[in-house]
Amino acid sequence: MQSEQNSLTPTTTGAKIAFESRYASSPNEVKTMTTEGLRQAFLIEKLFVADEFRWTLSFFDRYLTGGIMPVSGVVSLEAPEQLKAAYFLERRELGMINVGGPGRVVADGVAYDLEYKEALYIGQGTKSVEFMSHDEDKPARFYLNSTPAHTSCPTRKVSRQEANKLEMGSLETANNRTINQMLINKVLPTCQLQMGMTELKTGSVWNTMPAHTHDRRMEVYFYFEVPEGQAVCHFMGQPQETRHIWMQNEQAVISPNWSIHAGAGTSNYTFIWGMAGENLDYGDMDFCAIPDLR
Ligand SMILES: O=C[C@H](O)[C@@H](O)CC(=O)C(=O)O
Ligand SMILES: [Zn+2]
Repeated sequence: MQSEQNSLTPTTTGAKIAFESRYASSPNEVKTMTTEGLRQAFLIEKLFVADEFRWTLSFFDRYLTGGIMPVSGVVSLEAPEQLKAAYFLERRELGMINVGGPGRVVADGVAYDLEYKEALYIGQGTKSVEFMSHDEDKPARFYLNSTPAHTSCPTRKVSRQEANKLEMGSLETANNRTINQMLINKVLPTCQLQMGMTELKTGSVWNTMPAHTHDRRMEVYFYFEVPEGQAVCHFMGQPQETRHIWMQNEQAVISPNWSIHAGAGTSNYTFIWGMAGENLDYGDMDFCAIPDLR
């Protein structure tokens, strides 16, 4: 089935929904965790399966991390039964960045075409959201983040040019990178969700160093463009009690509001960050001096 031909009068296929809930963990609990325990609590291993919504609900700020890769026609966003909602966005807002081939999202009848690395924000109250790929041999991969919302903000696409760009770090400290702030209040209004994408330059491997915490928000990192045979070591935990999780390409990791979130790759890579909480001020982080890390 050619998605493009369907896009004007979409016929919805019944997409499967995988849903997992994760409790919020405390710092004292995390100190005692094994490698496997850490991975079960924080790592999200698989986000893209053909025509299947894969959701992980974190009880930190009720953040939903998910993925959808439409390959056989149009797939429609439905509320997992665990949300006890009449429709997915009844009490939520949704952000996404396409990390696959070109695709289309139709929100309450309005179509948005998303190329690689383009973002879309969909406001609370939007009843119908449909996803499709323009070429099922090169399917779109929509990386999805959703948070509770108590008011409706307008749906809007944010292209790469519209992102607010911050040049950070240096090659000398192996952390030269561009932060693309995409779904952020400098660019568009949102309720509490913020999303963006950070691209590391060749030869730079460290993100978010010096590391920081922000009590006011939790965060989720999604690593991609990790070359075959390489990996990213993600650091978490309280600044004086850090732990690490080895991450493969296209995996995500939940960062509690009390935890640092930084990583070093065996090559450069790109990652998407998403946040939720009570303060939309991106710059309110508490920095940890590098020599003080333990
Ligand atoms: O709170 C902000 C987030 O952790 C990220 O935006 C940080 C980041 O992309 C980086 O420094 O590389
Ligand atoms: Zn952060």
